[in-house]
Amino acid sequence: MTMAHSEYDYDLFVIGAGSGGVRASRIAAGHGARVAVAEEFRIGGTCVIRGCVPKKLLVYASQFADDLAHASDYGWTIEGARFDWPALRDAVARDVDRLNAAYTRTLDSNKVDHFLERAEITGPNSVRLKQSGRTITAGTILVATGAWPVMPEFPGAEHCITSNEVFHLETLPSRVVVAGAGYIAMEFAGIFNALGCDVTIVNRSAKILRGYDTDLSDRLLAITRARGIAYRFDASFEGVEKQEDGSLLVHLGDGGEPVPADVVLVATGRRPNTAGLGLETAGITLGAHGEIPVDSDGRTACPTIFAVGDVTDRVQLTPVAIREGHAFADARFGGKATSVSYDAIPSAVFSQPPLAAVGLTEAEARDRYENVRVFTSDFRPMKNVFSERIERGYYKLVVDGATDRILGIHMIGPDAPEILQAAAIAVKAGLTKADFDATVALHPSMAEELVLMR
Ligand SMILES: Cc1cc2nc3c(=O)[nH]c(=O)nc-3n(C[C@H](O)[C@H](O)[C@H](O)COP(=O)(O)OP(=O)(O)OC[C@H]3O[C@@H](n4cnc5c(N)ncnc54)[C@H](O)[C@@H]3O)c2cc1C
Ligand SMILES: NC(=O)c1ccc[n+]([C@@H]2O[C@H](COP(=O)([O-])OP(=O)(O)OC[C@H]3O[C@@H](n4cnc5c(N)ncnc54)[C@H](O)[C@@H]3O)[C@@H](O)[C@H]2O)c1
Repeated sequence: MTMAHSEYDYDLFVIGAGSGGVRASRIAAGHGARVAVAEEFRIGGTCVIRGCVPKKLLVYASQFADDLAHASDYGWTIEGARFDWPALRDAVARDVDRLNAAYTRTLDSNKVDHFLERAEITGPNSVRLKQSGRTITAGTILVATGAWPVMPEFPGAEHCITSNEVFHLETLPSRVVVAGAGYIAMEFAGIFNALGCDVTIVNRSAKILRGYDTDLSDRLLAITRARGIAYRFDASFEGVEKQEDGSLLVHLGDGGEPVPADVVLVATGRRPNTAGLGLETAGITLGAHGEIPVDSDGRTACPTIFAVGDVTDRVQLTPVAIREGHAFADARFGGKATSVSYDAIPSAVFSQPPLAAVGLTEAEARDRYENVRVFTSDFRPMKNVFSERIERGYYKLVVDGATDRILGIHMIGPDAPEILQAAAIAVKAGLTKADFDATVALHPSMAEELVLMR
């Protein structure tokens, strides 16, 4: 490419300082491009400000409840244990502030100018900053505006919250209704359940975590039910009514009783953030879900405008947005053609217990391969042996019978995400079941099950 067109204010203007935008800005600046980024909320984006990071801190916090409950099995007496939601909430908010400052420093130290306001596209090489009204030109524009929670339409939707608000609750609710049964729903249901709230998950189908291997989602369903999460399946939201005492009553279309709640968290998916972005001024037509269609280099229908991350609605995960941003900057400003591989992307749901997977599910493999072999391990994690908890872990290896190659690994149980990240290397590298069998177990661990399945 295309370096420094001096007739433009910048070589690259990035809209959105989240996972993809910050990485692309920093790498492009490192290649010598003059870069600016606009951010309408807080530098860091969804993952850092109201996604992965604060969510994971809440997961850690809520897991203490479980550890405390089982500490006596290991000889501990814990008296006076108490949980303080505002203390946790404020600690999480402080960490978000710290990360927000760190991301801002990263932009500064890489000489990336940043504008803390909304930007909209006004043509193939120009954007307008909404508050200041300033127009800025750039040789290349990168749209990295992420996604936004979908709020379905039903009466009383204004009484509900999304994951954007859930980190700021004034008090810990005693009753929580969660709409949806995807990542966000299952993670927050687990957090609130562990913190002692009554949790009801309402889903329009009878399936949780679609996309994951059914044996894993079935196991999670059984365990979370045993832990006290209630499910209302095949149920639509008919309306949410505010009661005189300020609490809520959730009416469902399944013919059952309405559910009382203090908080209703809607987690029914996230839609690309493209509303009012001015893409039409550059000849870009949105896809069916409001996403920006791009080719494998992130290029849109307009040759000077690129897009990465959730706004393209490919894989809504932070490491993917980061890779796409990095590859874009290397290719466009570093002269290094790089493409992102979407094979074998590991993912996890930080439910309690967590699950994690990489590669093909058993059903996907059976669709694509003639001879599929499946190995499973259904075991009681050692940590649970003293306690009355009968929760079992479950691992599955999906193998191509013709080549012995591992096509997928699926795990539910304590630390599954930590174990799976390492195992994903084997799937990406195309290792075989024989390679797993040849590896000596590390004992005693849960991970050893991976090399002991016969
Ligand atoms: C509750 C929750 C938990 C999650 N947990 C995980 C997890 O555990 N692991 C994982 O991998 N992923 C997780 N995700 C998904 C992850 O956060 C996203 O995939 C990732 O942030 C996408 O990065 P991005 O760069 O595409 O967009 P974002 O990080 O969303 O950044 C986009 C930025 O653009 C800004 N913006 C939008 N429009 C404009 C405009 N017109 N002008 C200026 N700025 C604008 C936004 O304010 C935002 O800061 C989670 C998401 C949520 C909501
Ligand atoms: N651990 C992680 O990596 C992680 C965590 C959170 C979010 N994320 C990312 O964020 C994205 C969004 O998460 P999410 O949980 O909002 O979406 P999701 O797509 O995972 O789940 C959406 C859920 O809402 C239900 N639903 C959809 N429309 C509905 C409607 N109108 N009425 C009732 N139910 C409806 C679906 O059946 C599904 O259960 C995920 O796809 C994921 O990529 C990742």
